[in-house]
Amino acid sequence: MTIAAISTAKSPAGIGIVRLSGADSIAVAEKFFRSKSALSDPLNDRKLLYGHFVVEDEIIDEVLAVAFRGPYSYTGEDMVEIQAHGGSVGLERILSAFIDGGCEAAMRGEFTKIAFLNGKLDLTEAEAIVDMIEADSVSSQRQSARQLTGHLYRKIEDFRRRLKDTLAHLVADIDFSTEEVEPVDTSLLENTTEELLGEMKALLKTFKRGKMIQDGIATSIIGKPNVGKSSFLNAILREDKAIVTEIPGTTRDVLEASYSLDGIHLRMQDTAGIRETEDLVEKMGIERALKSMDTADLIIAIFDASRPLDVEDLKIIEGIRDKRVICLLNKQDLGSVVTVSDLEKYFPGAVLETSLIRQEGLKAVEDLIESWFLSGEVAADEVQIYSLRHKNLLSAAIESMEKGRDDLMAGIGLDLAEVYFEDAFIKLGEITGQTAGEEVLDHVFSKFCIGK
Ligand SMILES: Nc1nc2c(c(=O)[nH]1)N(C=O)[C@@H](CNc1ccc(C(=O)N[C@@H](CCC(=O)O)C(=O)O)cc1)CN2
Ligand SMILES: Nc1nc2c(ncn2[C@@H]2O[C@H](COP(=O)(O)OP(=O)(O)OP(=O)(O)O)[C@@H](O)[C@H]2O)c(=O)[nH]1
Ligand SMILES: [Mg+2]
Repeated sequence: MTIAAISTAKSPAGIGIVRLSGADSIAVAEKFFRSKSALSDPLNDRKLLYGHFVVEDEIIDEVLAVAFRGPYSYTGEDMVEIQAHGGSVGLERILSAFIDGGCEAAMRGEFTKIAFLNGKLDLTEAEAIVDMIEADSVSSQRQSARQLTGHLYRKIEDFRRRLKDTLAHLVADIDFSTEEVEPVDTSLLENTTEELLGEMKALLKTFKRGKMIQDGIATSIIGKPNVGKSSFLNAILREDKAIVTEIPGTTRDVLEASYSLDGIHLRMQDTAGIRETEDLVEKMGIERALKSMDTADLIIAIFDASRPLDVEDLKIIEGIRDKRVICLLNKQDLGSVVTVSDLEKYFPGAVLETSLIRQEGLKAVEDLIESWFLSGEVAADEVQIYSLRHKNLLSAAIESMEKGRDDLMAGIGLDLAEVYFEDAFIKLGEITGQTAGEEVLDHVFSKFCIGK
């Protein structure tokens, strides 16, 4: 079967690409591509040829075409690309010609699925392609580019190789122990298992940060009414986004805005001021504020430094003590009665003074966020995970390893330990796709777009 799809966006664009993959790719493309030198000439393999795409004597477009003979192609099969002008109508006409010429319309992710099945890439690399396409910040694009080039794959493969070694020793010991009465010394196995477990746990730990880079940092701006929350949002966005008035209770609904700080994506939520109120609408707004606060990765808690902290401020502080919080003592221009040290006891190193009406103190806020979330840009050789699928499988592998290790240490059931280690091995293989069943593949590739 030969498949065909438009691989570029269906909107006005300089160039658009239609791709074919499968044994008939070159023959089908030849029916429509007219050029000085034939696409089917093996000497033209992977060479960009100039010509015209012609259907029933009508020139559809002036195009470039290239043939990749398998296995040296993206999918590993024979492939052809027609590089035409962008815009949907022309590309659709080229695609219909291929369908009429005997090709099947490709399904979501089908090119990449074929590439995976032909061993061109593993599952983590394939998944990284979708993430790369969807990346909305430099750091998330960088993270997927690293996974796309095999960083995670190599790490998991290393784990699998070591686990396989452990298994081999274990099996040897099991055989041995049936002949001997003496118990087998498993201390060496215990050591290597412990070491591997440590590395697996370290990788698991990178998930939180990796996911934050991938999805952005959910940032919730909270505080009593009128302290300057909306002023903060506007100041940091450098845009008059939220309504600011001197009336307490101005913001009712949650207002969302995105902000990119040196390549990291902050998803900011300005919320209603928190206080006791009888006003129904305001009450609902406050409920939303509390929810935003609960789900946030980062909280910007704002206080009016020109007035003493009151019970409501303290209630807010109580509610966020175990979270990642940056406190702003705002309205410094009015003179301050609350000091940094008053709040430092709750949030050490995280209290800053601002005068948002004068745009003062913003830089320090940005610097602190950067130092928390960007500190030591991931080292070039450090691998991190960001996908929930990988995290769940890695956790499951670790759990099995721990059970196996416990059995080893207890000196009981070497064969039980073997079963657990085998299970961990399979879980790791599901990450890279070596031991992934059809449902896993369907799930992964259904997230792709057509033509990828
Ligand atoms: N025009 C175009 N641009 C594109 C793609 C494409 O398919 N077409 N890609 C599609 O996603 C990405 C590039 N990825 C690719 C990955 C592998 C091969 C390939 O031909 N691999 C062969 C030969 C490798 C080599 O020459 O060393 C192979 O793996 O055997 C091509 C593109 C991004 N840009
Ligand atoms: N003097 C002074 N006034 C400020 C400062 N920051 C904000 N304000 C003023 O305080 C008032 C309330 O500001 P907002 O940004 O609307 O406060 P808020 O926290 O969003 O208030 P609600 O939406 O009602 O909860 C406005 O009149 C602002 O101009 C500041 O640093 N100094
Ligand atoms: Mg507001």
